[in-house]
Amino acid sequence: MATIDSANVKDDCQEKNDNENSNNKTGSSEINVMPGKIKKLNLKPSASPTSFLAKSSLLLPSGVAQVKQLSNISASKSMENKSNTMAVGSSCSATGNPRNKTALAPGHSLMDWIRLGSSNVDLTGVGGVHQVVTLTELAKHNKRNDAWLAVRGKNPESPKIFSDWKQTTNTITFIYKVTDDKFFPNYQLIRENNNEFRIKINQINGVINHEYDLIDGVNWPPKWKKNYDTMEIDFCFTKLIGKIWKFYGSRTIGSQIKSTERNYRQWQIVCNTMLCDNINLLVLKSKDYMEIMRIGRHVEVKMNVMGTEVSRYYTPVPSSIHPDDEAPGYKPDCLCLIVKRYNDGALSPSITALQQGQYVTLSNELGTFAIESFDQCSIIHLLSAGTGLTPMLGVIQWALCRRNITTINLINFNRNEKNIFYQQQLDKISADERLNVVHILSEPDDSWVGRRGKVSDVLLNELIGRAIKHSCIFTCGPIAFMTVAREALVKLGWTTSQLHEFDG
Ligand SMILES: Cc1cc2nc3c(=O)[nH]c(=O)nc-3n(C[C@H](O)[C@H](O)[C@H](O)COP(=O)(O)OP(=O)(O)OC[C@H]3O[C@@H](n4cnc5c(N)ncnc54)[C@H](O)[C@@H]3O)c2cc1C
Repeated sequence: MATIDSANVKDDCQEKNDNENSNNKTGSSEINVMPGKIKKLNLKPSASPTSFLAKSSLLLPSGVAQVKQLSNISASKSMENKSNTMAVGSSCSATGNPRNKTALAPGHSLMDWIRLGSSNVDLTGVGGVHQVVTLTELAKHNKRNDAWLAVRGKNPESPKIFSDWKQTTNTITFIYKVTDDKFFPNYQLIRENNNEFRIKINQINGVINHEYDLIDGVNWPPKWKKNYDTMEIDFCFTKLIGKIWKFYGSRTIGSQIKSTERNYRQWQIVCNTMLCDNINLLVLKSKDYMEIMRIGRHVEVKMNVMGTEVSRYYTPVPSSIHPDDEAPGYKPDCLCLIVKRYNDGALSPSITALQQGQYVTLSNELGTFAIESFDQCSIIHLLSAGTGLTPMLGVIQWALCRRNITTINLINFNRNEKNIFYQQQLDKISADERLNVVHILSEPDDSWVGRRGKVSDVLLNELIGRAIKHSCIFTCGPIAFMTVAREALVKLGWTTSQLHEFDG
């Protein structure tokens, strides 16, 4: 019986040149893994990739593979008979390519594989349970009715992730880059111990897992850096012992179907600071875990309030929008939330009262907003009211990193001076002449010299004007504010594809 499955590969990095100063680079790999149930192929560290090539046609350059397993599974007879006769031996390429290909038996086509794939038969043969498969093990399954294949291939639905690594005496950095997709994935890092950690890459179509087993220990958490222009993210670990490694160790690659289930973790309060009258900045951290969330996404926060579980959504904000003003106590594995306290609210009074060391439950990243959908826009208007500024902070940070963006126009509405938060930070980053910030207060003190008023047709006509190409507008605030803004902007000719409303 033939079955097809996605692959997991344990790839062993190649030996590194012992040149300390060069940030050596080898062992890069490009992976392309089909979402689906998982098998693992474990390439033993002892052999070099080229020795595998000589021994086995199953070898995958740079240690990357997809596994096809042909095994004994109980399936419907008709399907079994059909698939038994589908694969009929293999042949070397006429061009001398050592990769063998398996021809389909006469009378069978790709459609048979597709039908088989969607037949609900357990094609993995192991019920989709993860399994490490060594090359030796793989080689044993070479019978007509028990054949496993490692297949190098490309799944067009899954964007390619390029990964690389480099080192100095004291650090080791793992670099990830999406090469054929404009959407940044969400990255989750889970630490097992000093040597072992996992990077989970959550893409639109599926999840890729990289499990690292390093040859030596590293400190947690790694520093990380995102580059929105190159679509790269770096995770830089400091080594426990500062010396050049011959290689980093080994890595197992797997994939899984994207789950819509929410995962919850306990997060500890690192710091809770009042930003203004009724708004707090919370810095939180979870043990052996970090998640690099995407702009404009939110989390669900759950707390037990007087015996009842209450949950609300909050939007993680960057740890700083100006390098001088990093959130207090922030480390790279932390998450920052800005929460407004409503005295009659069910949850916000409890969250804003949390003390350092106390715990709160947070979900993983939620939402579908993709900032990259607006990457053709060179002019960005941001309309925020109150804590509606929270999603805008990430957008501003993203926009300032993008060279094609010429104008970022933030119009920030509040009741009075006491309600404005991040004013100094915004002033500092306004040194970049592309960013223009206007604070508008509806009930200011007499001393306020800035603009006064509420969102209206007249105001938006003056500050934003009529719709133009390659421009977009993001809005976030209370419902009444959003309604007035939407109606005014539609009157000014802005289309729905140019407008995005954040919930908040
Ligand atoms: C996707 C999403 C992201 C969000 N991100 C943030 C964030 O980053 N920071 C943040 O502080 N809040 C955010 N919110 C709002 C947050 O989820 C809660 O609604 C808010 O904290 C109030 O919760 P509560 O339980 O204290 O009040 P509730 O018990 O829900 O409401 C009590 C009273 O508070 C007032 N109130 C509640 N919410 C608002 C509001 N938005 N505007 C005006 N008055 C209100 C009303 O008077 C209401 O009667 C977000 C909401 C969504 C849907």
